[in-house]
Parts: sequence; C-alpha cells; structure tokens
Amino acid sequence: MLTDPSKKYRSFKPVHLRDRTWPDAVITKAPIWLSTDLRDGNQALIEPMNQARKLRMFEQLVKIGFKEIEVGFPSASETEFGFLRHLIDNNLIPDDVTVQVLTPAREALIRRTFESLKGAKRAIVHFYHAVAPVMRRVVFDMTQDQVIEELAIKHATLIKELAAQNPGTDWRFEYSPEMFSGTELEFSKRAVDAVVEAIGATKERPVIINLPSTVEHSTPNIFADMIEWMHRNVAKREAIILSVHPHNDRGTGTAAGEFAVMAGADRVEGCLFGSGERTGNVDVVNIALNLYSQGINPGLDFSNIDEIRQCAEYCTQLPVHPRHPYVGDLVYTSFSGSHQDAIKKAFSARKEGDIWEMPYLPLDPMDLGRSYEAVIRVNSQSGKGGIAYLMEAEHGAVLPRRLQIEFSGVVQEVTDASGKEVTAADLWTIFQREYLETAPYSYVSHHLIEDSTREIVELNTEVQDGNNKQKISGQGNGPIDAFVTALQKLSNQKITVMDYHEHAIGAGADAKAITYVELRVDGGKPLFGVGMDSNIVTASLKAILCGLNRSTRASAPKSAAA
Ligand SMILES: CC(=O)SCCNC(=O)CCNC(=O)[C@H](O)C(C)(C)COP(=O)(O)OP(=O)(O)OC[C@H]1O[C@@H](n2cnc3c(N)ncnc32)[C@H](O)[C@@H]1OP(=O)(O)O
Ligand SMILES: CC(C)C(=O)C(=O)O
Repeated sequence: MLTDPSKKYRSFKPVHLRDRTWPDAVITKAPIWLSTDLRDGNQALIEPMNQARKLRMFEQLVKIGFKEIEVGFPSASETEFGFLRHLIDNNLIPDDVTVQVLTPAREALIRRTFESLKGAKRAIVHFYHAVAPVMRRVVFDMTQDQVIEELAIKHATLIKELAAQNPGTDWRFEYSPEMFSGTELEFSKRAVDAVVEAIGATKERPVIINLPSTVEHSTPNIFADMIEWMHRNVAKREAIILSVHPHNDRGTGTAAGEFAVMAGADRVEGCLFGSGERTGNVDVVNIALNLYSQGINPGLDFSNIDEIRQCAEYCTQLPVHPRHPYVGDLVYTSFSGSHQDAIKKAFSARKEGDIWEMPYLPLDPMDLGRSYEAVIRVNSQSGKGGIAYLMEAEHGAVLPRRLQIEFSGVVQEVTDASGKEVTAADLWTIFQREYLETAPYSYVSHHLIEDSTREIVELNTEVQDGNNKQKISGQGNGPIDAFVTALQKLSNQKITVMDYHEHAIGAGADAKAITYVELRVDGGKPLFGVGMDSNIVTASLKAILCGLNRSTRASAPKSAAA
C-alpha cells in the first residue's frame, strides 16, 4: 500500500445542496421494487444460470411478490433470448407482473431485444449507456454533445419507434445513465432530460429514470444528495418514476438505497441477499425487512426466508454468509451470556400482542419462518441465562436460579475444555451425567405410612449402596424429612435440606415430576440434587440421593472421582 494514497486516489466531491431535505425525511411506505437477480445478479455469476435455474428464480421472485422483474439481457446470448421466449411462449408471466429487459444503447442490440419481446403483453425496455467522464474519454471517445445526441437521443427515439411498430404490447421504458454516481450532475441531468423528451414521457405515461451507483464511490449521504439534486432539478419530474440502482462496493449499498428513497426515489432495483457485480447489488431483502422492522409493510413476502435462501443459493451457486442480515444462519443467535440473559428475561416478560421489544433481536425470527431454536446457543462465552433458556425451551426443565449458577459452572468446564459449542442435546447429556447419575447411592423402593391423626410420617425405603441393598427407615414431618433422617444414619453424614422446587415435565401419560433440592452435607458447600420420576415422592427421594452422591464425588480425591 502507498504511504500517500492521494497520489493515486481522488476523494469524492461533496454536493453543494445546503438546503437538502432528505436527512429529515422518514420512510413511511415501501418503494416500487425491481428484482434484477436474473440480469445484474446473473451477469456476475461464475456460471450464469441456465434455463432451469432462471425459471426457478423467476418463480421464486413472483412468489415473493415482485411486480417488476428484470429477466435478462436478451441480446447477450441464446440462453438469455431463449429464456424470455420460454416465458412468453408458455404464458408464464402472471398478469400482475411486468418483465423488464436490458439493452445497451446500440442499434443492433436494441432490435434484437425487441425481437425477443414479440407477443409479450407488457414489458419494460431498459436501455443504458455510460455517462461518466472516463467512459466518454476512454471507451466512446465522444464529447458530451455526442453522447447526448448519438447515444441518448438516437437510441431513445429508436426504442420509441420500435415500440410503436408493435402496438400489441403495453410498453414502458427505462433509461439508466450508467455510472451516474461518478458523473457530473449537470451532465446526468442533460442526458435524462433529453431522453424524457425523446421518449415523450408524460405524467400519465411516465418513463423510469434509473440512477445507478454502478460503482459505489462515496459515502451514502453524497449519493442521497445526488438523488435529491436530480429529484429537484430534472425538467419533467412529473413524467418520471425515479429509480435507484445501488451497488455495494464500499459496503454501504443498503444505506445508499434507503437514503435515496428519503431523497425522493420512488423505486429501488436490487437483488436477493445482495447478489450481483463485485460486492453485489443492493440487497432488496435487507431494505424490505428494515422497513418491516419499522412497522411498514414492504409489499414483499419473506415469511419463508430459508426457502428463498435455498433457492438463491441453488440458482447462483453461491452461498449466503452465516452473518448476512436477516437470513444468515447465525443472525438470530446469541452466544454471549449477558445477551442470552436479557433475551430469556424479555421472552418471559413478553405477552401475546405486545410490540416487539426484544434485546439483541431486531425482528421476530418467527415472522420469517425461523424458529426460536437457534436464538440461544451455548459456548464458552455463554452464561447461566442462555443455558437455563435452552434447558427450559428444549427440555422443559425450569432450573431454580441457584441451580442455574451451579450448572453453568459444570457446562463452562466442558466448553473450556473442548473450546466448542454445546448443543441443547449436549446440555441434556451433561445435565444427566451430573445430576441423574446414581452412584454410590440409588433409589430402589419406598413405602410411606401416613396417619392423618398425627403430623409425623414414616418412610421405609430400600436403597442401593454400592453392591449392597440397604433397608432404611425414618420418621419426619414429611417424606423428605423422614428420608433425610434415615439417610443420615446410613451415610453417617449430616444432611440439611435448604431449598426445594418441583414441577411437571412432559405431558399426558409421559408426564413426570422433576424435583430440585438444595442440600448441605456435613456443613459443606450447598449443592443441588435432581430427581425425576412419575411419582412425585420418588422424584424427591431421588433428588436427595443425587445431592448426597454429588457431595460424595466432590469430596473424593480427584483421581478417585474421575
Ligand atoms: C453496469 C452494467 O451492468 S451494464 C450491463 C453489462 N452487462 C453485460 O455486458 C452482459 C452482457 N453483455 C454481452 O453479452 C456483450 O457485452 C454484448 C452482447 C452486449 C456486446 O458484445 P460485443 O458486441 O462483443 O461488445 P463488447 O462486449 O466487447 O463491448 C464493447 C462495445 O460495447 C460498447 N460499450 C462498452 N461499454 C459501454 C457502456 N457502458 N454503454 C454503452 N456501450 C458500451 C463499446 O463502445 C464497444 O462498442 P464497439 O464494439 O462499437 O467498440
Ligand atoms: C445498467 C445499469 C443500471 C447497471 O446495471 C449499473 O449501472 O450498475
């Protein structure tokens, strides 16, 4: 890299628009959308789509709700031409959808384009030529006047004539001064005004004027200034549908598109998930869902976003990044503990019909057909909140707060050792290993004797102690108290029950009780025992045995415990 890049690169020029209004504008409705997946997206693929892939993409775009779809560049190849013929000849274009095709401002290619459209009910013919100084100088070797006369007016006139010769089609026209973002504004205006005049656009039959950032050269506020300047200065604004076509070279295509709408654009051209030349066209899904998350119906349906992603990946043969806005595999997932804790609490506080106010989740993944399954995933960055969320959401176990803290320490040891994520299924395995292990003591049977005239119960139990079965009995003010009395005699340790929680887990005939008891054994550190059984008393007895087993394991020398 250069120590002084100014020797090689120019900075972009600000637009002198002191009374700009766009920064205060608020977007309140969706723009008109045009998908150019089948054209600008397609021309940037390592392997352009064949007919089958194009058709699949077309059907998907229709299903999403695009009403204007640029289906190709018919003069470029037989595949492109043939695809359009296939759509028209097989009547595959729905009545509320208009296909658009692109042609350069070159006579032979325009004529070929009109041939490809024979018999279409409706069509938008989109023609372009570059306007930027570098292209005028290096590629065309033309003056500004020559570009206006020989590229803009000449080809707009030809297009109008060819359309008039085919009155069976409802024609609309689009003009792109290509490289608008790298062109003097006054010259872009001259080209646009000339085309609007040559086409004969009116308020009733407006022309689409599409202003591209063919290459994104500047910060998005400059692009917005350029759009507002055009919006205010073109000669016949009322005869124009003002469209933008942002690219993403600086990574700000979405901002440029949104600012452009604030600055007066009526229409946005882009691709699904930002497919397209180099860093891509603007991502229309991104802009549409940004609107949706502000409470504005985007007029496009992404309620099965994964199906749409699969289709895009199949057609483009390119993957969508796991962190891609709204659609990536990881975009609704929190790994970090404090995020998980906040999400868990916000889900618990949330009531049906509430406004979406969810920390770290700008949009409800359910609205896009995603589940909550991946919202919280656990690795070494996770804390008790996330673990507790998964234990409850995936396994129905509502861990008491102090058990959450204890169990998160157990999980942390595992994630620290492996450095890997643990899944919800792994969590259950770790939980079982830690809390549902049955050594050295395990439950065999019990017989509870209750007498309603006395406040004391008697419990006779059989407990497996290593290789031996032991019959033990105790009395107490309830089965837990009675069992603790009996167990103290067997283990020769003082057991204090400090806390107790219980709830049902599962449903119907498979329902069980899960019991969590917090114990202190022989004055040691408090720890939890967990028991699960279809009988609630048995679940409690198992929980106490679990606590005693864990205390025994904790106090055993490390090698013996391993
Ligand atoms: C920004 C955009 O995305 S614009 C769309 C770009 N997309 C594509 O180009 C994909 C399809 N293109 C193609 O298949 C071919 O380029 C074709 C069929 C259009 C033309 O092929 P060819 O006739 O072989 O020309 P080639 O591709 O070499 O392009 C050079 C010609 O285009 C002209 N040209 C180049 N850039 C532009 C431009 N931006 N605007 C108008 N004309 C241009 C040149 O002046 C040159 O014309 P010349 O042959 O009279 O000197
Ligand atoms: C043809 C135009 C609209 C284009 O694709 C671009 O400038 O990026």
